[in-house]
Amino acid sequence: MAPASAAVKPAIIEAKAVSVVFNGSAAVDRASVAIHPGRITAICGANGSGKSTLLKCLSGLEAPTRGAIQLAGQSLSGLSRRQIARQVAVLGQNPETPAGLNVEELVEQGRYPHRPWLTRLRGNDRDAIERAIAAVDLKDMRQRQLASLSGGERQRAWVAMALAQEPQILFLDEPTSFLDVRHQAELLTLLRRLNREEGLTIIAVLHDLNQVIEFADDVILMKKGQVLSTGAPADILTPRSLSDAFGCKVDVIPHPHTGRPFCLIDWVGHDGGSDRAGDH
Ligand SMILES: Nc1ncnc2c1ncn2[C@@H]1O[C@H](COP(=O)(O)OP(=O)(O)OP(=O)(O)O)[C@@H](O)[C@H]1O
Repeated sequence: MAPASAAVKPAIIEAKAVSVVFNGSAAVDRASVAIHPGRITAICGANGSGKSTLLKCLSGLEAPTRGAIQLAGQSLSGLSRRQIARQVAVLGQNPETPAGLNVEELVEQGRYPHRPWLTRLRGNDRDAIERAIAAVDLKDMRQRQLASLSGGERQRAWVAMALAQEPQILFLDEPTSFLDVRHQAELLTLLRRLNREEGLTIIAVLHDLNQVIEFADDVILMKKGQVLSTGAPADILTPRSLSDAFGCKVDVIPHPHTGRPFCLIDWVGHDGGSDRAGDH
């Protein structure tokens, strides 16, 4: 978590009354959010609540039907993709693996916003690529074809590509979804280190509420396209708001080691209180 003394700086991304309408239905409904630089923001909510669509809007991948978004004081709609990509990297959900590329060639793609067209990689490009590959621990696999990697290894290659872009702001949509527990912890630790040491602003869609509590400084909780609440995880992820957002009972208890909130799904409330031991 951010030190209590850390002053919150003015927003680097500000969305005002943003709506995205698909076939007459609002995937995002009048959402107003502010993303503060140097912080980690998690977007949470039930399936279909509009998290990915909001993330795409904030990162410039999806133009809102209504409303306005500013990136560092400039209207996002007035910036080219290349201008946005010099500041913003996006790792989407299940990105399509380009055929025939190895890890290093994928990571090189991250340098495109910084390179004039049809030019060779320069020294600073090579340095950024090396740092990114080392950060995700893929040095030994740099020549491997992406198609031959496991889901988790490929996910790390994509993260390296985003890091090679050297963004100020990194968006990630469910970055831990393909990773085993060790690699989930390693990826979140790496991202937090980049945030704390290099000031990288991070916005991530996360489903695991306990990861949100450990990882994020701020939470945007969504329901049916609307922003239900925003604030610090401990203030936002309460049994009442989680029940409202997810439509199920979630207990929040003090974590036995850290004392921070810890979310437990109330299975008893879901199976009518049947005694599992007695089922056998
Ligand atoms: N391109 C699209 N065309 C039509 N409907 C869409 C499109 N993209 C999203 N939607 C709809 O908008 C709503 C919100 O989708 P979104 O992917 O933003 O939700 P989400 O909260 O990220 O869901 P999940 O947790 O399942 O990934 C859903 O009902 C979805 O079906």
